Parts: sequence; structure tokens; C-alpha cells
Amino acid sequence: MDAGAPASAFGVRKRKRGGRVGKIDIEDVSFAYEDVAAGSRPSAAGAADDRALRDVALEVPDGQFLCVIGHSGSGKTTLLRLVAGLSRPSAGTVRIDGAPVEGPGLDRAVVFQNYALFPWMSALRNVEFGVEQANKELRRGLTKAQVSAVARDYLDRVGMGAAAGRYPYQLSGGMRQRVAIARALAMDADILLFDEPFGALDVKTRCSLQKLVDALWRSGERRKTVVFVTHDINEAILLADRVVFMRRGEVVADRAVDVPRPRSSAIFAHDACARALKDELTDLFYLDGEGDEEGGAFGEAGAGVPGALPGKAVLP
Ligand SMILES: Nc1ncnc2c1ncn2[C@@H]1O[C@H](COP(=O)(O)OP(=O)(O)OP(=O)(O)O)[C@@H](O)[C@H]1O
Repeated sequence: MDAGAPASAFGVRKRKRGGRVGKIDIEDVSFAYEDVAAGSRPSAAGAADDRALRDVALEVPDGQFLCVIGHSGSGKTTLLRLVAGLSRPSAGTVRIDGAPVEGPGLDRAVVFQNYALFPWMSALRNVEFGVEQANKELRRGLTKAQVSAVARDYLDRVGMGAAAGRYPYQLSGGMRQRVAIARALAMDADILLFDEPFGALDVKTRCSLQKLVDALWRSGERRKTVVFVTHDINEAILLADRVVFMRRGEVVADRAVDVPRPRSSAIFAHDACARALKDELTDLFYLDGEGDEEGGAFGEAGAGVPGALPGKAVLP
């Protein structure tokens, strides 16, 4: 492979017989934070139940784009952390391709809301660092020049090629998220985990990053498995194959998004399935908001504001 080889030219990949990898099985998983005092939150049955996750069972097939939505405090981030291996379940098992998750691994890349970039590294170094780790651990056999070429390729793909030498403090929030997305993709993990990645961004930036994630996911050599946490109903319907809605640590709705791709906000005017799903999820958010930790159905985005829908920013 020559030094300028693009990202698709990664060396040996861990592959199961049959090719695809990245299936997630969440088997009756519960999780309780140790420092939460028992009895502070009653369960539906009236008994004390402080588990952040309660018997969650979900199968995410390889290549599926799953969005997880729900009230603030419903357990979305906790679920994502268990899949990432950053926490261990109190009960039940999370499996990736059949193997129990024992901790973080390079088969999973996480993009957080708060741009987890190393502040002392340039945008390019941040991406190179991720590629280097994957290269070392997975013995992909890339040379230094090839690592750099892969990182540059992904920075170009997210429109950050010209800013490769800039440091995080010199980048806007949207630019930092582009770098974080480039790093996650360049590591070529089987599973991408996004925790409300565009939550802190303005509407325009959010729209362009939604389009970017959608385009990169669809254009990949092979589609990655994605778990994407968001409060935004429109974002979920525009991006996902499937949406699950969480309330009080449980999955209370699990819906396929049967809308042709590519999608734009026009689907909410023209596609009956998109409209019906949006109405159903909106009802779950607003008519059933009693579980919201922020004190109301609107959560942190617009507490008590009539008409303030969580579907606030969409692909044009
Ligand atoms: N480190 C922690 N220690 C104790 N309790 C926690 C901790 N992190 C989260 N929790 C609690 O666990 C529950 C689920 O929180 P989690 O962050 O998973 O919800 P979420 O749906 O992601 O919320 P948001 O949408 O506001 O990010 C909540 O009751 C929350 O208060």
C-alpha cells in the first residue's frame, strides 16, 4: 500500500466469517449508580427502584442506524456508556458480535457532546492519534505516513482539511465536532456511538453536521452500526433506521423508520410514515413527560415553553 493510500485501504480487519461485524445485543440489562440513595425514585409499581436502566433488552443488527430518544434522565447516556464499555451492567449482559463487553475497545468509537479532543494536539494530530491507536492495537500494519494519509483523508471528508494544523481552542464548536467525527470514522471502528453530538450547536451547524453524518454513513464501504442519542425527534427520524424511546430507564417504544433515503425535512410534509412517527414520538415526549428529571416534558431545551418542540433543527 502506498503512503497516500486512502482510509479504505486499512490493513487486516478483525472480521467474522461471513464478513460483517458490529452486532450489539443488550440482554436484560439493568444499571444502578452506586451513589444514588435507595428509595429516592418510586417505580411504576410503587416500590423503590433507583436503577438508571431497568431490564433493557435490545438487539441492534450490524449496519443499523439506531437513534435513542427520551426524556432527560431516562437513561440514554447510561445505555450508551454500557455499550461503550465505560460502565459495567449491574445485571444482564451487553455483547458485541456475541462476546460480552468487558471494557472500552477499538471496535467502538464514541463521539460526545463536549468534543473530547486533546487540547494540546492539532486537529490533524487528534485524528492521527486515533488512527495510530487502532493501527497499533489491531495490528493493521500502517506506516506513519499511511496513518497521516488516513487522518488527512478523513479531515478532508468532514470539510476540515484546510484547518488541519489548528488547535481545538482555535476551532468553533461545529468544527471541533467535525474533527471528532473524523477521528471516530478514521479509526474504522465497527460501531459508532454518538451521545447528543450536536446538542450544543446552532441550528445551521447542526443541520450541516446531520447531513454530513448521514452522507458518510451511507457512503461507507460497509455501513457501520450506529447508536445515536438525541433529544431531537426530527433529527432521529431523518437519520435513523430505527428509533427507540426511553422513559425511566426502560425502552417504551421501538419503531422502524420506514422512510426512503436520502431524507430531508420535506419528509415531514410529504411522507405519511415520517409524519405519523413524529406525531407518535411527540406525544410520548409531551403527553407523557412526567418522567423528565428536568421537571417537565420539555426537558432542558425549552421547559414550559408552549410549542417548543424537541424537533428543533432539521436537514433542509
Ligand atoms: N454519575 C452518576 N451518578 C449518579 N446518578 C447518575 C449519574 N449519571 C446519571 N445518573 C442518573 O441516572 C439516570 C439516567 O441518567 P442518564 O444521564 O443516563 O440520562 P439521559 O437520558 O442521558 O439524560 P440527558 O438526556 O439529560 O442526558 C438519571 O436519574 C441520572 O440522574
